[in-house]
Amino acid sequence: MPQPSTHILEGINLSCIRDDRILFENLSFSLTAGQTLLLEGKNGSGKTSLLRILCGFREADEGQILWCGEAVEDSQYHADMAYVGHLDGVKKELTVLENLKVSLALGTQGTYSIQQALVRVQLSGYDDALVQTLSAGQKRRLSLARLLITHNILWILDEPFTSLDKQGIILIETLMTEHCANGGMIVLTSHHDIVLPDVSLQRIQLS
Ligand SMILES: Nc1ncnc2c1ncn2[C@@H]1O[C@H](COP(=O)(O)OP(=O)(O)OP(=O)(O)O)[C@@H](O)[C@H]1O
Repeated sequence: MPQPSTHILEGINLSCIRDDRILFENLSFSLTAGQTLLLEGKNGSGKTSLLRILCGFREADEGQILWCGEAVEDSQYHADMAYVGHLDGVKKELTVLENLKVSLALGTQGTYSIQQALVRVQLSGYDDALVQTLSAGQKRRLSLARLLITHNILWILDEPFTSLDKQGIILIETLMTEHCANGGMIVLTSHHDIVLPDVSLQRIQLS
């Protein structure tokens, strides 16, 4: 019988200062398997800055991030985490298939094969299309396929609904619900009001 996931992400007393402006300070949270953390706040309030700190792209000015009780740098954190930012993390000079093969080579095989993921995100038939020829919404769908083909416990998503049509929004809400039901966890920013009735949702409001 599979053991329940015991993964836990903790932010402890995090602070971020930009150009002498305090974006947030003493910010703490604790996220366990199956949960989603939604960062809310107006433009410029620091949501992306917090995500970038969680990804390790920059350090917090104060505070600590723990993964399963250990400092992230001493843990499996970066192998367990996947980030989809504004730029989708795809190489525009490569084809759809080549991009997914690169992602797979850099990660651990997830539950979906490349072809299964392309069907799921409604990009089947686009294998040989250069990414630069895809629409913005299709690029976003490709970035979702990356999440499906590799095994990652923590998804960090910056405005994942951007450019998606109504079906795309439903798709990502479904994928997020499934990820959490399978013991995954998600931290995201969104200006879109998300509907995840079966997910334990925490919110942090940045001002
Ligand atoms: N590299 C940087 N150097 C200096 N200031 C920065 C840098 N990146 C962001 N900032 C500033 O930090 C503040 C917060 O930016 P951030 O991108 O985290 O906001 P956000 O809440 O994600 O905004 P939005 O909703 O518009 O995406 C802004 O005032 C921004 O100008």
